[in-house]
Amino acid sequence: MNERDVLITEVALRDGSHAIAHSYKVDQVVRVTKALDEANVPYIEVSHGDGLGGSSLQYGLSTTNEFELIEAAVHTCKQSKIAVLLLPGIGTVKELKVAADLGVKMARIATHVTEADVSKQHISKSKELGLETVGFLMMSHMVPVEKLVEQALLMESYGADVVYMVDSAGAFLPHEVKQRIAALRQALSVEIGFHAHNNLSLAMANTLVAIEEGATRIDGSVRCLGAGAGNTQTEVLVGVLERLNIKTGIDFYKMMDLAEDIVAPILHTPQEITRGSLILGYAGVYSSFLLHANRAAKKWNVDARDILVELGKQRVVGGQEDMIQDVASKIAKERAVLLKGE
Ligand SMILES: C[C@H](O)CC(=O)C(=O)O
Ligand SMILES: [Mn+2]
Repeated sequence: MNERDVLITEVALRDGSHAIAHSYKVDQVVRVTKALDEANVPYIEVSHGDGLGGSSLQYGLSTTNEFELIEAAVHTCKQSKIAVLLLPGIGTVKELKVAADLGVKMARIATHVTEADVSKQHISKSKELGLETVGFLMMSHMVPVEKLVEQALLMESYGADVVYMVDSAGAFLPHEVKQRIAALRQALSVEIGFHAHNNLSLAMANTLVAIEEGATRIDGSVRCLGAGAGNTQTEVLVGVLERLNIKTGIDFYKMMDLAEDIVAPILHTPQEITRGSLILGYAGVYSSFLLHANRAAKKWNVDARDILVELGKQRVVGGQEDMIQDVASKIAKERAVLLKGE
């Protein structure tokens, strides 16, 4: 069952960390990894939601040290490869080396879509450590096609084996994905990947378009356990691709069973497109900002949607989480001034 047209990376144990406030425990990771391994999922990403080294007051403290989770996942797998995410500046080459020593096989080096140059050192180090290396261009919706291609070519030139277009905000429309993946396919020699978020309910449609245009690496999160409204739902994607005769090598029934029996109980609330996640996609805001915005809304007694729309207007990007509190307090103060004037 190892013939695969598309290689899926399951991201619930990394992107999903945002949705459950980085509270993964070893026994949860072992149960999910074991089931994914038995379902023959090729890659499973395990890290803090913001990648290696993400555990902090700014991004959210992890309940369990991510290296304990990674080690447990590596030891659980018989065939799946464990991947990690690293954002240069949050994680360092030191953490990358620890991950490689623990038996991780793939590193995904993520930068904002205009900052691919920042990935050079980490991509080189990852290759040197013998890891399959992915360049991960976040918030790709924020730039025109030409810029995206330019940045992807940089990552390819640094030695990335795969370059991903990442729809961090779940803001892309299908025709935009089509145009961009086609342009990437034409310009690059390496494989192209696509990572979606379902904030506008377009993750599946966008993923299918990406595959049609030549993307061969696709991310999914089982039960949509990812930031915002989650990612392309892996078990659904496996079924849809089977109907399309596109081979993933993944056991469809096993995926359905693990989604229902193992992953659903981990969710704090079922993943759905709430008004908060819908606004993320609409305003083009980083999906992992949702929990932070909800908390700030509560603290300042303002509408989380107003915060997210303002963050979208200000084109705030990952790493600027401190802006969320600033924006919320500004909205609260403006409202107080208005009320006083009435
Ligand atoms: C650090 C981010 O959560 C990476 C990601 O999954 C995205 O940009 O989307
Ligand atoms: Mn994501």
